[in-house]
Amino acid sequence: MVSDIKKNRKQSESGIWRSYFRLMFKAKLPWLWIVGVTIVYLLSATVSLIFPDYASKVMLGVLDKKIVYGVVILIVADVFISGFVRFLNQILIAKIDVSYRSLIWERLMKSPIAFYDKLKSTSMISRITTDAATISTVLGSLVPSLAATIYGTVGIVAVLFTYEWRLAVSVMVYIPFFLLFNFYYGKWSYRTNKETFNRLSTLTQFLSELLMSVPLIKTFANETKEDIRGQKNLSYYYKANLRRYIVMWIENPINGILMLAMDIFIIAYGVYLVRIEVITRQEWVGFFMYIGMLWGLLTSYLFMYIEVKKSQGATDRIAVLMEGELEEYERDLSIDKMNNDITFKNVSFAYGDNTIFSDVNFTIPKGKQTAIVGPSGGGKSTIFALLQQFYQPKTGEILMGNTNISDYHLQNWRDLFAVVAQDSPMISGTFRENILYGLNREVTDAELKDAASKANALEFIQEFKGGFDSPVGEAGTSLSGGQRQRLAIARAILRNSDILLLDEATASLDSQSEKLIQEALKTLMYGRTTIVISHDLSNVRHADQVIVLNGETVDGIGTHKELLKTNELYRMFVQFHTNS
Ligand SMILES: Nc1ncnc2c1ncn2[C@@H]1O[C@H](COP(=O)(O)OP(=O)(O)OP(=O)(O)O)[C@@H](O)[C@H]1O
Repeated sequence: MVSDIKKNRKQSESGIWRSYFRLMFKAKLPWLWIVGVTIVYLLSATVSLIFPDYASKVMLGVLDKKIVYGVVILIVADVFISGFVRFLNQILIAKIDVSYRSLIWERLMKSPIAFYDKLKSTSMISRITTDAATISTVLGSLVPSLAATIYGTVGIVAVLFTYEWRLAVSVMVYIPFFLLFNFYYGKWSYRTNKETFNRLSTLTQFLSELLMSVPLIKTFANETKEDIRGQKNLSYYYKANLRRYIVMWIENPINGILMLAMDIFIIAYGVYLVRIEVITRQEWVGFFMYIGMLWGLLTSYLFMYIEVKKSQGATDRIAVLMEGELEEYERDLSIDKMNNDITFKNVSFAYGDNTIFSDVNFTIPKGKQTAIVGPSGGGKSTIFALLQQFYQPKTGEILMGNTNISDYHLQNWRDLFAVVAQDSPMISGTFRENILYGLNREVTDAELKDAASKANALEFIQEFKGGFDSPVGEAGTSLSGGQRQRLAIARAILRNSDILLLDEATASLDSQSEKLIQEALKTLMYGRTTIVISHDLSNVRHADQVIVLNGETVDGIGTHKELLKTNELYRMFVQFHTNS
């Protein structure tokens, strides 16, 4: 068990480098900038490398002009170059950041709906915001500063050997211990950081769910229970944070003691070498200054290691996003009209392990009205999803005429449909923007007004001061369900698509509005292929054909009259809805 946990941890920790390399080549990174910033970093490291040699001479009273000017020039150059390098680095990070965000954005837009079924929207938001920022900061600073740190370390070690090889060797012997401690410390620190991050993300998720469920909590007077749940999550986060601070604190004294021990040894040995005149005082001061720089560089390896480890969660999450399959839009056949009947031929479908249909066969005739009825959860909306190719059948085919619908250009195909659903989605714009959403043509004010009027939406839109240009609130939240539905109908009228999908389209309306909208829908449905999901008998009775779904199969197909005679399930449906 313990060995399994260790194995998994090892695998996940080694995965980080793979994820990093993959991510580096997935986004269009500004390589020229990376090279440019690295060169300036190396220049800055070179100035730092030369400085102790000059400074040690000045400190020991060597005041000849060349040396003094040299020190002044190096100090000025260091100030300017290190300031410049920070500035360039920020620009580089911003460039990397934007290229990752746009890559993630593109992936999110082109990922199939099945991808979203597995993800929570809060975690997707954090992918674009915090995860992208974490990766770009680490990548943007890591590549140039790692190059400069390696260059600086090699340079210092070389200089130390030119001063006094015995001193240099004693330092080299010490370095592995220092690195080993810091390597294990880095891993430890990573784990505590990860725990804190996980606790924080649980807390954030809990909070966002809580905010969305306030009416539910209030209705069931569940405030106390939710408060206790929140306090518990807060306390987990607090404890994880406390552990993280303790681990962070431990690093300082231990590394401090390690460095102090080394400094004491070097001072004692150095003083001894000066005494027996193996090295000069100036060499000794220079040597000591270089050692100080070396510790600084070794600490920055630790810092970089911790930063990379800290970003592992973000890297893994983005890597998963990059690996998912995208929807394939460009396909061989283009289409702008429904040119034949649509047939479900031996179609089976499952959401993961949850089988919804097995071996289903039916035809949706062109230009006719089809109603789908069946028990709740029987798969009616799933048929709409399959028709629009949000999902692909597990087996079997969906054909238009003899052509598999998956051969058609995906955007062309989806343009054939207009959907009005019970919970019609809105965007956070104006009425105008919502009605025109997804339309690729110019629409005149008169046309817009006419569509709104046919959808029985004009009256309530005009009650707003700004008319069509009034905002609908965040995602239409300030509208009633019925108002949202009427906007969706206006949208469908303007879209004028060949196939109309109505998913409980009149379910949120009062009887007065429903009557008016039924009229509007009738005009909209006329001569158009329409598929209706409805519990309302009046929407089903007049359909050219009714498909009765029952669990995993089609229980019956026919007209209302035929099914009343032949199908028990349909008779029950009619009976239930006549009595209710
Ligand atoms: N995205 C999804 N991921 C996993 N399971 C899903 C998903 N969408 C629907 N399901 C499941 O598939 C089954 C069929 O759902 P569907 O919405 O197609 O039924 P329905 O007949 O339209 O139901 P209702 O009449 O209640 O709207 C249900 O058990 C549902 O829980």
